[in-house]
Amino acid sequence: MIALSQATRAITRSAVAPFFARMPINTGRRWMSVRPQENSVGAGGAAQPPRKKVTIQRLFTLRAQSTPITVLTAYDYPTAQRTERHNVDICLVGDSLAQVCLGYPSTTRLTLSEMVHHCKAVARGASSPLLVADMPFGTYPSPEDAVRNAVWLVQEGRMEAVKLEGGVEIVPVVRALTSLGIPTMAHVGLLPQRHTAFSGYRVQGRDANAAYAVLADARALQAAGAFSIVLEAVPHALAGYITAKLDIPTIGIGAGPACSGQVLVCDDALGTWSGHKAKFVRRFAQVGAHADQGVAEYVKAVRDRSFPSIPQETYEIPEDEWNKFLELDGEVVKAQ
Ligand SMILES: Nc1nc(=O)c2c([nH]1)NC[C@@H]1CN(c3ccc(C(=O)N[C@@H](CCC(=O)O)C(=O)O)cc3)CN21
Ligand SMILES: CC(C)C(=O)C(=O)O
Repeated sequence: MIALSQATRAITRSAVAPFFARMPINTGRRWMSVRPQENSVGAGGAAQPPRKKVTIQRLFTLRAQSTPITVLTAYDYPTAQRTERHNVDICLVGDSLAQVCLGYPSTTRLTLSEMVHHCKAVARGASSPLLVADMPFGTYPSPEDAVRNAVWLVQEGRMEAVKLEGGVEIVPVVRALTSLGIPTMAHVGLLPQRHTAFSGYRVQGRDANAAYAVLADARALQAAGAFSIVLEAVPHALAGYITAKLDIPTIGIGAGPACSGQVLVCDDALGTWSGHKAKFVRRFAQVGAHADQGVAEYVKAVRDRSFPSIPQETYEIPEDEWNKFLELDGEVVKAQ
């Protein structure tokens, strides 16, 4: 392999995660040749050079260089295009899709076929970021089921890696996936798919034993071959400690700045989600308020007949054609 980072070397040498050494690491710039326009035009309309494909090896290099890894969710084609244009490293089709895009009360309601449908749209919009999909609740009860369902996300959904919530108890599942070459991201700490069992969405690892359990989960998942691990809603000191102790990149959400990277739900970051706002959310734009204003103005303009305007927003027919048309329908055409 070419130019391996320290971290990657540590992992490829390790007997517990040998699949990295055999992974096809450069899948190339798919589709760039057929649609350079859409993906190489920046937000301001300026042409940008085509992006290089983000590989797992690249994530390890970013970690080794202490360059934060950027992860953003996307559930549709236009959002995926945005992750492509803005050099997002990982585009995550998170199961938060259930709540922020499909209106379910929790992620446990999302089905695999719904997830696959959105994965396909995302894969059409982004090819350079690493494409990761959440395995929905209930789709990884055993290694066999997990492999079958992950293969569906890869083959039908066009995803490159999967993410699973859980700790030591899902080690056999993660081992099965990774040993077959399905890159797997782990997710520990607050596990939204288990909110009912946990009686809500609560910060995890706040006492010594609970913190130690999160560390043990993270270590076990790394040993099972996970290429990265999401740390959700854990004290920032614990996230920093885990990040320092692991060889794989950690991606934090409500886990502080010491993680190897950060993830947010796109609708939280852009302000299109009007539901609950967790403490860890920062709104980088107010798209929802802007969109509401736009809808209100459209409705008003239709009702007061200021939209559409004939000179600006309609089409003309030549006058002689119009007269012929009237004759065809038996109307008397006035002499010119
Ligand atoms: N819009 C959105 N953003 C998300 O980050 C997200 C979803 N939806 N849906 C799926 C899960 C659910 N997530 C959640 C949901 C609620 C909290 C929350 O309310 N946390 C409390 C912690 C309170 C405590 O224990 O002290 C908070 O106030 O931050 C956190 C993550 C993360 N995911
Ligand atoms: C916020 C991320 C980590 C997630 O799991 C989701 O989008 O569901």
